[in-house]
Amino acid sequence: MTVLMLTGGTGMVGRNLRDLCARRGIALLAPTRAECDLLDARAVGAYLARHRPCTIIHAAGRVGGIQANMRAPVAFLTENWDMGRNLLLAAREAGIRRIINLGSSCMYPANSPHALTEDRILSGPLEPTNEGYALAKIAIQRLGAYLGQEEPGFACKTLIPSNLYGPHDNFDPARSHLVPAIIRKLVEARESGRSEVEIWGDGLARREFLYAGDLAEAILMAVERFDSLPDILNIGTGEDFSINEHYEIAAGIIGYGGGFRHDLSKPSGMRRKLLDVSRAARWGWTARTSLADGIALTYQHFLRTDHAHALSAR
Ligand SMILES: NC(=O)C1=CN([C@@H]2O[C@H](COP(=O)(O)OP(=O)(O)OC[C@H]3O[C@@H](n4cnc5c(N)ncnc54)[C@H](OP(=O)(O)O)[C@@H]3O)[C@@H](O)[C@H]2O)C=CC1
Ligand SMILES: C[C@H]1O[C@H](OP(=O)(O)OP(=O)(O)OC[C@H]2O[C@@H](n3cnc4c(=O)[nH]c(N)nc43)[C@H](O)[C@@H]2O)[C@@H](O)[C@@H](O)C1=O
Repeated sequence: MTVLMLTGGTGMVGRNLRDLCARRGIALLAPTRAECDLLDARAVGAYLARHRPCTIIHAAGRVGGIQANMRAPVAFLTENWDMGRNLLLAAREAGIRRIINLGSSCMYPANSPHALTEDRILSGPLEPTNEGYALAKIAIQRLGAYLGQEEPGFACKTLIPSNLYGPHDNFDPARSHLVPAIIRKLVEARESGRSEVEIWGDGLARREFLYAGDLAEAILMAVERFDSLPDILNIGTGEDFSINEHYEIAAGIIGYGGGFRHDLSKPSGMRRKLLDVSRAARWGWTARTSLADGIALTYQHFLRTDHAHALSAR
C-alpha cells in the first residue's frame, strides 16, 4: 500500500493539504509534533522505520513573518536545519526514496528587480531580515541533492513557494505574515471605529502571495507526477503587488473605509521577490486563485476563528 506521509500537518500548508486529501479521499499519515518531534533524530528514525512511507511531504518548520524572523534568527536557522537534516538522513536509513521538500522564496538573493528563476539560488546575498531561515532552507535543498547523488533512486525534490496565505493561516500578531496581519488589523479597526491603520515600512515593497489551497494542489500533483517533477520548482502566481495594494484590496473586501499611516520604524524586508513560474507552467501547474478571491476566502475563514470572536466580543 502506498503510504503518503506529511510533516507539519497542523500548520497552514499542512491543514490545507489535509483538507484537499480529505475531499479527494486520499489517505495521509500526518504525525503531530508529539508523535514525531522532528528535532529529535532518534524519534524521527523510529517513526520512519515503523511506518515506512512511500513518499514524504516535508511541510514542517519554524515559520513566521518578518518580525518573528528578525527576533529569532538562531531558532529559525537551527530548528529548520535540524528538522530537515533529521528527516532526510532518517529517510535514507529507512530506505525511503521520495521526498517533496518545501523551500521558500526567501532562498533567493535579495531585491532582484526581475522574476527569479530556479538557477538563481546562491547567486547573491540574502535578505538580512530572514537570512537564518533562508540559509536553513538552502542547506536542506542541497542536502537532498547530495543524498540523491550518493543513494541510487533517492530523490528529494524542492518546491519553492512564494509567500503564502489562506484558511488556517496564523493570525497571531507576533508571528503572522502580511495578509493575515492585514485582515486582523482591518477587522479590528472596522469593529472599533478607528479611522487609521498602520502599515509597516513604506508600503512600496512588493510581494507575491499564493493561496495555500493552490499550493496544496501543486503538492498533490508533485506526488502523482513525481518522476517528471523538476528537482527545484517555483510555485507562485507570477504576479506581485505592493504592500500598499495588499492593504487597499483587503480594505475593499472587508469594508474598511478609513485611512493608513506608514510606520517607517518597522522593517520592509526584501523590496521584491517575484518568482518566475514558467518552469511550473511547462510542467503542467499554474495558480488558480486571484489575490482578491483568496483574501475574500481567507477573511471568511478568519471570521470563524477565536481571533475574530475576541474582536467582536470587545
Ligand atoms: N507561510 C508562508 O508564507 C510560507 C511558508 N513556507 C514553508 O511552508 C511550510 C509550511 O509553512 P506553514 O504551514 O505556513 O507553517 P506553520 O507555522 O503554519 O506550520 C508549521 C508546522 O510545522 C510543525 N512543526 C514545527 N516544529 C516541529 C517539530 N519540532 N516537530 C514536528 N513538527 C513541527 C508545526 O507543528 P505545531 O503545530 O506542533 O507547532 C506545524 O504543523 C514551511 O516549510 C515553510 O517554510 C514557504 C513559503 C511561504
Ligand atoms: C514567506 C517568506 O517571506 C517572509 O518574509 P516577508 O515576505 O518579508 O514576510 P511578511 O509576510 O511578514 O511580509 C512583510 C512585508 O509586509 C510589510 N508589512 C506591512 N504591514 C505589515 C504587518 O502588519 N505585518 C507584517 N508581517 N508585515 C507587514 C513589511 O514591511 C514587509 O515589507 C519570511 O518571514 C518567511 O516566512 C518566508 O518564508
